[in-house]
Amino acid sequence: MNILSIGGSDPSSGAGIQSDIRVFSALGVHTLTVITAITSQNTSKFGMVEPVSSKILQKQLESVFSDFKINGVKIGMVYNSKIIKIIHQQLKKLKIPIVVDPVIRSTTGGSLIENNARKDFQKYIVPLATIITPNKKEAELLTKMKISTKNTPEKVAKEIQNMGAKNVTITGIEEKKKVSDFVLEKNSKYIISGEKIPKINHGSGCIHSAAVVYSLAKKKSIKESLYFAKKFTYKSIKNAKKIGKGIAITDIQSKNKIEDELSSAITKFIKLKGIYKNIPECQTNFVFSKQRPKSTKDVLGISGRIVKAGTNVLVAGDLKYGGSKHVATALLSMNKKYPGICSAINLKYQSTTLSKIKKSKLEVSSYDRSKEPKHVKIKGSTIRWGINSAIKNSKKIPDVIFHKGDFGKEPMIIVFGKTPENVLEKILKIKG
Ligand SMILES: Cc1ncc(COP(=O)(O)OP(=O)(O)O)c(N)n1
Ligand SMILES: Cc1ncsc1CCOP(=O)(O)O
Repeated sequence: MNILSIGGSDPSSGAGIQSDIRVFSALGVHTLTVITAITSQNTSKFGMVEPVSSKILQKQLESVFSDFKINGVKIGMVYNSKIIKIIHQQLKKLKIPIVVDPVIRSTTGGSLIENNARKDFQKYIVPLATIITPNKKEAELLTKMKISTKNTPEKVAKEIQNMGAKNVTITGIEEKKKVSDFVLEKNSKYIISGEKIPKINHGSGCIHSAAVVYSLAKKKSIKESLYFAKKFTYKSIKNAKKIGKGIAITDIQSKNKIEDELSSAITKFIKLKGIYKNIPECQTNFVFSKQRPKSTKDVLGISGRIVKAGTNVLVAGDLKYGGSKHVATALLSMNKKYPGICSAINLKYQSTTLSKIKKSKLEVSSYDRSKEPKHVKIKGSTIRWGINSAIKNSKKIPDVIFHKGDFGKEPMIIVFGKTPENVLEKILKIKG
């Protein structure tokens, strides 16, 4: 799927074209870009704007339209009347979703559209919108109406709809603890409410409109797309990072972040020198869970195992949610008590590894399988019981839990960590 983003360049990558590339890439979509203006801005201040010439704007549009099947378009910063008219001309006959994000001022105070271009924006850009996504301030500037008990969000949204936008959402209407988006579709109106995050950030408007166009391009309804975008934006604000000296930049979690991190750690693990010595008879699994996992289905592991072949170590199987039973069950018990712990691996129990663990500064605990109560064995919840006993035996969060086996049961070491990388760091201290 290809989505076209038309907008300004933001060197901080918090907003504009660069932010859209981050969003669409995280969602697994190819981004096409047409740059309307280059801005100098960062997380503290907005500098200058240099709009592109009509010629290069035209050429960029021709380049993308002549080559690609485009599934959706997002229009952000358009800056001046010349740019507005060219975009209108090129897009007016399109039959794909177009999301207009009417950016007027940046959070840091910069002007994203010339004052004398606002009329043309209304005339040429607003009617292109399948949906337009102003925040409260942008809606007020666009309509010259202040939202109040008299000028309700519905009245203001209707005014924008009368300018030609098919659907309108006015985002960020603050109440006490909530922040609501008012939505006016062709034949319906509703409110999408969410929790307020007391955090000023750079780029949330851009992320919201990008998430809307992604979802519409996937043929979801307006309502579904707005709910998806609200959740996606909320997460990105919650994860916002103070990367520069000023306000935080919204952070997008890749759809495949869990897969990427676990797969990269497994690749590093099997290349560790002499690691074959740490693979037990029952072989190894390496797992990484979603936040707050409820069952092994929320835990990514190898459907198969990491196996020893002579002195080589190979991955036999694919990564799958629910792919691990034993290690995932151990992780679930650990995560229930310590929700930050989301990754684990099982290693061979041997005295050399145990003495390395004891010498390292890692926190280690154990359980005795022979002390397992009969009713636990019957219920088949040995691992849960064992991990919980080891947790109880330890004052701190255990990095490592081991047991010395039982009749017919291989002894085992399990290393826990926040992430697969964190588990790897611990393995480096004890391997061999
Ligand atoms: C180049 C560019 N485009 C858009 C914006 C506005 O982005 P927004 O998400 O509304 O975020 P803030 O600027 O308010 O943080 C921009 N700043 N630059
Ligand atoms: C730790 C352990 N105990 C029995 S088999 C095994 C290895 C991994 O099992 P799974 O693939 O179910 O996590």
